[in-house]
Amino acid sequence: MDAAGPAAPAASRAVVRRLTRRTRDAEPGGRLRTRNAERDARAHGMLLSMRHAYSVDTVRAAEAELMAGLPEGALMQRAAAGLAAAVAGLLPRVSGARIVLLVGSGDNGGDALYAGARLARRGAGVSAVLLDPDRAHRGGLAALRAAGGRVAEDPFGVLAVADVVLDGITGIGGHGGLRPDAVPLARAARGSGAMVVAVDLPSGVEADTGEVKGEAVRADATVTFGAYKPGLLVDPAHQHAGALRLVDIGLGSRLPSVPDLEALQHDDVARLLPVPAPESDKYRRGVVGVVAGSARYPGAAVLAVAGAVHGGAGAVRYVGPGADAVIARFPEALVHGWPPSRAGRVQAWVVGPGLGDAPGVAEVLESDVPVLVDADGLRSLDPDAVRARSAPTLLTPHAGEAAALLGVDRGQVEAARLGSVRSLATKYGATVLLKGSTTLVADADARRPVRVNPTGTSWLATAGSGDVLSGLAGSLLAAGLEPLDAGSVAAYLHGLAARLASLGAPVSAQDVAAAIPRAWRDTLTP
Ligand SMILES: NC(=O)C1=CN([C@@H]2O[C@H](COP(=O)(O)OP(=O)(O)OC[C@H]3O[C@@H](n4cnc5c(N)ncnc54)[C@H](OP(=O)(O)O)[C@@H]3O)[C@@H](O)[C@H]2O)[C@@H](O)CC1
Ligand SMILES: [K+]
Repeated sequence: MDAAGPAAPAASRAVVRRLTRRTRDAEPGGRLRTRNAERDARAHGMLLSMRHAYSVDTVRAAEAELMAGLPEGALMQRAAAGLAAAVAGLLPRVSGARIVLLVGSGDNGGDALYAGARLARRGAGVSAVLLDPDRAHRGGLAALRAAGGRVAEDPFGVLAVADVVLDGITGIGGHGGLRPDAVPLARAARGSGAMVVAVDLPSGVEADTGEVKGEAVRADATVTFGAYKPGLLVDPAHQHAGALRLVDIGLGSRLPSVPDLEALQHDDVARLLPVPAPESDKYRRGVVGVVAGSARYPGAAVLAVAGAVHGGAGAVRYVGPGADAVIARFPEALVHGWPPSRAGRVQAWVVGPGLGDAPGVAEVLESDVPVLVDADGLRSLDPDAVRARSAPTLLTPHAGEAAALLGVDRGQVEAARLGSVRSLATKYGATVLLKGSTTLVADADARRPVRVNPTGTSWLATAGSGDVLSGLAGSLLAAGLEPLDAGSVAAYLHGLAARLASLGAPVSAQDVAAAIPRAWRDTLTP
């Protein structure tokens, strides 16, 4: 998880670091995971550290079930207590801090008001900006007033000098971007230099899909209740959320075991990595075949092989016009003349990176082993040819390629990444890895949760990094991982490798490939 999200102004980064020290559980490096995160995970019955996200309907159903056995308002009090504690942890001192609440007309505003009341009782100066005074949560407002808080008469004046702004405009009940009356307030909060903490969700984002249909609050941190919502983990909404903190309100046992979205963490990846047994030889570890590169793009062959060599298969066969370049860089690769069918047995194929118009895709798709199709291989890919396969297929498009396959604009895919990856998986009957700032992997079986990769970094937006990813994922397929695991483990290692190689500076695709072993080791380190 990005510690502060891209929106955090420099002034608030130190404060964000304070929150994230206690909250991040997806941080590459593993050692930054904290007891809090592990407690959150256990409270939710998660597989040690898998991060799960649930749709609004599921969260509401679980809340209703839980509320039925509790006194009225108990859940809101739990939420408010967790929120107030998180905010208090951000401040050097609560007493004297200037806190502004942006209060919408629903229970999200109620959470903000009750949290504000708790902070006011500890000596903070708390002002509430009511978007719709007649509909503001009555109990919350009374509690705030009783604690010494007040309703702001000059909203922009109090925002200008705030230390912290709590965004309680909308939570899971909001739809369609901020309404016009909320937009100037959200902008003033962002521009004030105050720390912006979103209550449950940044107001204006779509909780279920991660879409942002208009303006939305840009938060430095989001304190969410009961369960992560998909929008907190998927771009573009994820970019609005900042650092994430999950507050346990007792929902764990009421949530279904299968979430809508999940994010692997270090321990999950460690369990999935193919580690050779003592009796393994290179063939038992799996052989991956790579059909990539062309006279125009010979580098793609080298980079795909670089990813494959580090991906856990016992051997890499290369077929294509880049054989000389591949051998020069990777003497351990086995190079073969055309066609792929004469290259010898492989356990999985990677086809497409830098292939140009060269043939090969159709032939590889006819094989009876798992096939990863990337880049040029995706052009005009026939859904029937993929659906007819006897073995699994993994497609790895970026947004532009996904748009072409779906017959829509690239912008539509980027705005609705979750829907797009699911549509593609359904259309092709294949597992689909949609590359991007939050890479998603949807299984061919639509009942399985989509996986979102938590290790991505914008340094990965560099030429050739996709070729490395395809080789890496193909190698994991050959080593025996099923496509959903191969794609999500590859994305995790790839992002982690980029972070380890980068340490804040630009990286090349070669650097990323070279850092895969470090990422692998890091993942295995307890
Ligand atoms: N359920 C529980 O047990 C618990 C719930 N909890 C909390 O409750 C939250 C859900 O509360 P909720 O259902 O009242 O909805 P909420 O998010 O406040 O928004 C609805 C209001 O916003 C308005 N509105 C809509 N769109 C808008 C827009 N674009 N821009 C501006 N306004 C917009 C809409 O107006 P209307 O459409 O009616 O005119 C309506 O009044 C949840 O996220 C969590 O924080 C916690 O306390 C834990 C226990
Ligand atoms: K909110």
